[in-house]
Amino acid sequence: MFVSTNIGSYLATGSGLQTAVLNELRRLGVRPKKSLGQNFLVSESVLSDILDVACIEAGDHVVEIGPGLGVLTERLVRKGASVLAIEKDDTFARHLKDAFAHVPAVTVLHSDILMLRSLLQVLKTFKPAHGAKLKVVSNIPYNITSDLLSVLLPMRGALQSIHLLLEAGAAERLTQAQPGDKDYRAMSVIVQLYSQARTCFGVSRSAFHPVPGVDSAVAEFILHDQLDERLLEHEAAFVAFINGAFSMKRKTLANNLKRTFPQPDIEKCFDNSALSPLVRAESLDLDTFVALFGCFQARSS
Ligand SMILES: C[S@@+](CC[C@H](N)C(=O)[O-])C[C@H]1O[C@@H](n2cnc3c(N)ncnc32)[C@H](O)[C@@H]1O
Repeated sequence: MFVSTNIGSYLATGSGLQTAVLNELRRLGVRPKKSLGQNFLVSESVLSDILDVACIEAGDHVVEIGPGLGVLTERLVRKGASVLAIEKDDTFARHLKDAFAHVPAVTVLHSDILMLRSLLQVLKTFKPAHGAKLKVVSNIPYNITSDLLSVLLPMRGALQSIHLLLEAGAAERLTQAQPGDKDYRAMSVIVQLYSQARTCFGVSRSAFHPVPGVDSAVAEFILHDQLDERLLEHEAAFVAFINGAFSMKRKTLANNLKRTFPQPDIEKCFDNSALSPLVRAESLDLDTFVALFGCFQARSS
């Protein structure tokens, strides 16, 4: 047994994961923090299903955000993966460093993933020598979902895929919303820009301790190798354009764009794309946004 924690010894004895998690929390003297979204997985079958959908195999390099007690971390290592485990909580980061101290396949980074300015650099250092891209597999706090995806999705050079346990509604919104749906928003367009997304399976709230108020789902984002070539060199500007287009839900697209573009450009570009002046961002697909953005770019250069 390479892990010296009670979670590890649970694997040896075959007692319940829920009991092992509760015992470990008691041993560490911690109460789960709501502010850090600390709901721990206590379902062996969900852990195993996550490894399956993420196609984890020996030699994979996996980034795990919010490893907590290290339950998923340990399953990843048992599959033969190397894991970069990034944990914000002081107690858990210390616990993970102790628990995996003699496991060379695990690197623990005590950090807030959203404050890590050098994340891309860290990921590049962790990348395997043969150059294969990294997989992200994580049970994250629900409240960082959008911020985290905004950071990870553009990292196609470093990342191959992202599998996240999310609040079920958010997973559905992010992976399934299409133009015209009430849940279609800026993040839906950004997800489509960068990835092929789907909801893999639902997870009952009873699979966690403490039990959260909502069910969860595992969402998958397979990152595109290439960005649409019309956006090369303009990636950040396009994302800002999309956020601007959706900024005021009640306003028309033209009104939302007014703050950034001169009225004649708006009229000309809407005309070029055969768009009504009253159209709303919620009804346009990615391709139309790319064409519209291209027109604004051409007129401003
Ligand atoms: C939902 S719990 C998951 C714990 C563990 N992975 C599991 O499945 O049992 C979320 C974890 O993310 C950590 N966390 C919260 N915000 C974070 C952040 N900004 N950066 C890194 N870790 C964070 C929490 O401390 C907690 O360990």
